Amino acid sequence: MSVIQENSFGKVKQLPLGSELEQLVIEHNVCQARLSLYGGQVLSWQPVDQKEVFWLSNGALYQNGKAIRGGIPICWPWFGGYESAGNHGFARQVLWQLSRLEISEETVLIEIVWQGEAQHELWPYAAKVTQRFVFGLQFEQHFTIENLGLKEFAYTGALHSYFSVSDPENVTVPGLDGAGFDCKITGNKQQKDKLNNVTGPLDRIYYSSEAMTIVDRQAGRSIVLTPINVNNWVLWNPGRETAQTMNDIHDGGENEYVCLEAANTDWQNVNAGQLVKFGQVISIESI
Ligand SMILES: O=P(O)(O)OC[C@H]1O[C@@H](O)[C@H](O)[C@@H](O)[C@@H]1O
Repeated sequence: MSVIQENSFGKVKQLPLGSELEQLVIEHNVCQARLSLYGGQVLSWQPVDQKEVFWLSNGALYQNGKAIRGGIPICWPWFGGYESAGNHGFARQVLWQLSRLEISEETVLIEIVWQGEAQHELWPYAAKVTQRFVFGLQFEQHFTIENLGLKEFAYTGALHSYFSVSDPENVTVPGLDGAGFDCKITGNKQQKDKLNNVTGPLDRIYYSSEAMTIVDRQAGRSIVLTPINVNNWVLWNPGRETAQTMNDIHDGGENEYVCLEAANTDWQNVNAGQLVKFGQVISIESI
C-alpha cells in the first residue's frame, strides 16, 4: 500500500487497478473517491452521508488499449466517431501524470496532466491537457487544453459522466424539456419533446448550456450539474437490447445509470499557444 499524502483531514493512496493500471484512492473526512491515472478517469465519488454518485460497471475492463466503462470517461480530442477512428478519441486510453495534490479541511484537490504530440494520425498536433479535480461535499472538474503547436487545431469533447440512479424509469431531467436536440438513433435533427423518464434507448445531443438537475425521487436525491463553457448536454442510455451486445456492461447494468455529459460536440478551434477550458461542477441535494 502506498500512501502518497496524508494529514488529519484525509489521505490519498496510489494502488493497482486490475493487473495493469494504477489508481488514486481518496479517503477524506467529507468524501471517498477513486481516480484512474489511465484515462484520467474518475471512477467514484461519494460525499459523506450520501450514496455513490457515479456508476461503474461490474464488467469494466482495466486494460491498456480499452476504455473503462463507468465513472467519467474523457472523450477528447473528438466526441463520437471521427472519420475512420473509433468513438471518443484517445484521452480515455492514455496515461495521465499526477501534477498537484492538496488535502485541505474541506477538499482534496488533484491535478493530472497529459502532454503529447502526434498521438493519433487523425490528430497530429501537440497539446497539453490538464484536469483539475476538487473532491469534497461538491465535485469540480476543470479541463484545460493548451495548444503547444504553431498552428491552430480543433477538438470536440465530453465529460462522459455515468450517474448512478435507482432506475432510469424513476428519473427526470426537467431542464432538458423543450431544449432542442439531435437524435443520434433516428438521425432526426432539431427535435424537441418532454421526457417522462430516461429509460433507453436514448442517444441525444442537446443544444443547451443551462445547469441540469437529475431528479431521482426513489433515491431521494437530485444531482445538480453546473456546466462550464460547454454548448451541449449528451443524454445516453443504451436500453436493454444494445446493452446486451456490450460485453463490459454487466447484466441489467443499463437499469442502474444515466449518462448526462457536459460536451462540446461541434468542433472548437484552439489557436497556437492558446489555452481553453471547460468543465462541470456537481452537487447533491436531498429531496
Ligand atoms: O461505447 P462508448 O464508445 O464508450 O460510447 C458510448 C456512447 O457514448 C455516448 O456519448 C454516445 O452518444 C453514444 O453514441 C455511445 O454509444
